[in-house]
Amino acid sequence: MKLMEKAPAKINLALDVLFKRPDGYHEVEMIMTTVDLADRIELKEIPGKSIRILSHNRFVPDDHRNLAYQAAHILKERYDVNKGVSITIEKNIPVAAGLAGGSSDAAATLRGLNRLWRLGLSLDELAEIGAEIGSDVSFCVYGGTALAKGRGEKITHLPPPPNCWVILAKPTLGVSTADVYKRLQLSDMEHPDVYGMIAAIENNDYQKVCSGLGNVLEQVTLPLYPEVANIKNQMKTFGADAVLMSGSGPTVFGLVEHDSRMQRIYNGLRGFCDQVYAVRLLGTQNRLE
Ligand SMILES: C[C@](O)(CO)[C@H](O)COP(=O)(O)OP(=O)(O)OC[C@H]1O[C@@H](n2ccc(N)nc2=O)[C@H](O)[C@@H]1O
Ligand SMILES: Nc1ncnc2c1ncn2[C@@H]1O[C@H](COP(=O)(O)OP(=O)(O)OP(=O)(O)O)[C@@H](O)[C@H]1O
Repeated sequence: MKLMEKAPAKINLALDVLFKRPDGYHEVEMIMTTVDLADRIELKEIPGKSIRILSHNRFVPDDHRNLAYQAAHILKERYDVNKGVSITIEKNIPVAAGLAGGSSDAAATLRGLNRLWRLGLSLDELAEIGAEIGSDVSFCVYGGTALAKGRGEKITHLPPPPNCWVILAKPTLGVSTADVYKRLQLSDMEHPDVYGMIAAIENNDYQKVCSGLGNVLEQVTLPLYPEVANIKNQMKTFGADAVLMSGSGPTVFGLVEHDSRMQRIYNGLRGFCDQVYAVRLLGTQNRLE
C-alpha cells in the first residue's frame, strides 16, 4: 500500500520576536500562510521494520537527520508500529530557504502515516507531536493561515489572506535559522504590527496586508547577506506591491495582484536569480481524509 501527501511551503507575512526564553528559544508572534509550491511525499509500506528516506536532492539528508524520518520514528515508537516504510521526497521547495521545506515534509509525513497506519489521530494531536520535531512543524500540520506564538507551536487559525500572486526568489546561499536567532539584537528593534496584520487579513484588505509586512529577522540577515537586500530592491523596482524576507531567509517574496505585472517581475528576476517562482497563496487549512 502507498499514498501521497503534499507538503506546501510557508511564508511569514509578519514575524516578531518578543524576548529570549530561559530554554534558549525566542518567544515569537508570526503570521504564517501556505503557498502553492510544494514537495510531494510518497509513503510506501516495505518489508521489515525500517524507515527509509529516498530523495534525489543532494542537500536533503537520507537518515535520522531528515525531519520526515524523525516524524516517522516518533509515530512508530509511540504507537508501537511494527512495519517498515519508505518515504520518497520529491523536493520542489528550495532547501534552507526560510520556506519551512523540511518542517512541511515532516508534517506531511505525520498526516500521511496517520492514514497509512490507521492511527486515528486528530490534526491537533499531530500538531502537538510536530512541535517535538521543530518550531514550524505544528503550523505545517494544519497549513492555511495562522497566528503562531510561543516558539511557533501555539497556533490560532485565521481566514485566508486576500488573493494575490506571490513571487519567491532565493539567492544561491543557505541560511542557518539557529545562527540568525543567535545574532538577533533584541534592543532597538523595530517591531511589525502583528495584530494590525490580523485585522488586515480579517477585513480582506490587500493594501493593509502590503503595508503591514514586517520581519525582525531581516535586521540580522540583510546586513549579513547583501544579496538578499539586493533582491528585495530589484523586486520593488520591477513593481511588486510589497516585498519581505521569509523566515530567517534568504528567500524574498513579493506580493502582486495583477497577472501582467507578476509576469514582468518574474521575467526580470529570472535574469539574475536562479530560483524564482510565481505561485498563489493557498490560504486554506489541510483536512484529514
Ligand atoms: C524562522 C522560522 O522559520 C519562522 O517561521 C521559525 O521561527 C524557525 O522554525 P524552525 O526552523 O522549525 O526552528 P527549529 O528547528 O525549532 O529551531 C532551529 C533553531 O532556531 C532557534 N529558534 C527557533 C525558533 C524560535 N522560536 N526561537 C529560536 O531561537 C533555536 O536556536 C533553534 O535551535
Ligand atoms: N526533509 C528535509 N528537507 C530539506 N532539508 C531537510 C529535511 N530534513 C532535514 N533537513 C535539513 O534541514 C536544513 C534546513 O532545511 P529547510 O529546507 O527545512 O530549511 P528552512 O526552509 O530554512 O526551514 P525553516 O523555514 O523552518 O527555518 C537543511 O540544510 C537540511 O540539512
